[in-house]
Amino acid sequence: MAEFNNTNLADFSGVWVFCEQRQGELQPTVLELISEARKLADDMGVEVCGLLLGDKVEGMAKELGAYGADKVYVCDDPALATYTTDAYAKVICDVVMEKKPEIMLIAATNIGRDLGPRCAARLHTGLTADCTHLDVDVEKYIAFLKENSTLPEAQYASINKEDRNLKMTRPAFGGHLMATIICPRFRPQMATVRPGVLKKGEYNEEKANAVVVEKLPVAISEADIKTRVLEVVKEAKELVDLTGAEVVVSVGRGISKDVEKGIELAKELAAEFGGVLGGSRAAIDSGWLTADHQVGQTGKTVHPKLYIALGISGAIQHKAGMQDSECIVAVNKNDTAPIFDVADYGICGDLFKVVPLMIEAIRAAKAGK
Ligand SMILES: Cc1cc2nc3c(=O)[nH]c(=O)nc-3n(C[C@H](O)[C@H](O)[C@H](O)COP(=O)(O)OP(=O)(O)OC[C@H]3O[C@@H](n4cnc5c(N)ncnc54)[C@H](O)[C@@H]3O)c2cc1C
Repeated sequence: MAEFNNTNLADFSGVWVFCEQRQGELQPTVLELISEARKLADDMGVEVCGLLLGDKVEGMAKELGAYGADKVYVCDDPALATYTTDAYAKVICDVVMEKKPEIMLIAATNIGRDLGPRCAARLHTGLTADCTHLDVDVEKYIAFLKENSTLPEAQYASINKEDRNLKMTRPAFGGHLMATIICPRFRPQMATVRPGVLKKGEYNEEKANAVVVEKLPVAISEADIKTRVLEVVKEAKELVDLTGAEVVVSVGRGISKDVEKGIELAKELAAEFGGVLGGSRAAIDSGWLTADHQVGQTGKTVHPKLYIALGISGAIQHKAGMQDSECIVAVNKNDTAPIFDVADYGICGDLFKVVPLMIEAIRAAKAGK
């Protein structure tokens, strides 16, 4: 492996996003990352670059541009058609060593969680896994710029890069506190980010047309890849799309006295809004719903237009996955349940009595009564 000095922070520039695609389909969470990278890069006055690996994937660059990428590096090779840890880690590390980005963001998907730590270890840098918030520490940097405003711009922009660390925030100690972590001595600063926590920006056709695409040579041989993908078997079961839903109705342990009825009521209520069914971890651990329904720190992060929590106490780990919803309605028979702290509308009562009344009222409203 080539010599790579990543302690000279001034050599590194730009916010990069690993643009995960599977079978030629860009993962939706990548657009959330590109949108966030744009904000960070604007604060720092640098470029946003997408790093796209695959076979004949160049066509995706336009969409990345539309959400904020200035440039997309494309590594096209049949050996990259399907993800393998060896091939992807090698190609990414080669490119990073050559181009030296300051920040590298990867979605915390199954692939991202595999790839991120492998690259970070090879590049001898730090990685904060499963982040829920990102920020750049620009205060000290801006103060420095003001004090040194007589310096030529190019000079001061590189001098003080050690004072603009990426602040990577993630839940710690079972979600009881949020830890903000920095990587002050090595570059790139790497983070994997939970899908669904960052908001995708607006599509911009002008930016889509302006994106610069640079194809990079791929130096990969069979000897570099120790595994071979024989077949890709897609999950046949239909999973609930919690992150994309506009309305989520979730059930918790509060349905325990009649689980079947509780789920039926929640589904009926969700159907009135064209929404989907979610659940607390208690509902999943009890085997009432499958794991793809779980909302929260170890489940999905959702921010629908409407989130209805039925018989959910509002533990910190549950709130971590839903408190950014636009409107929260909670039904709980205990008026001190913490879910009411984040609810816009709280109904204190037995969900088995309240939900049928809600459904009736919605139907009456729809019928114009
Ligand atoms: C590391 C870690 C990660 C975790 N990740 C997650 C996660 O991703 N998602 C998650 O949800 N949890 C998670 N948890 C678990 C979390 O701490 C709580 O245990 C869980 O959220 C509780 O689920 P619940 O609110 O359904 O159950 P409970 O806390 O038991 O609450 C049930 C609620 O129902 C109400 N109720 C009972 N009967 C009725 C009725 N008939 N009508 C109306 N209300 C009624 C009760 O008043 C009560 O408030 C995690 C925990 C840890 C330690």
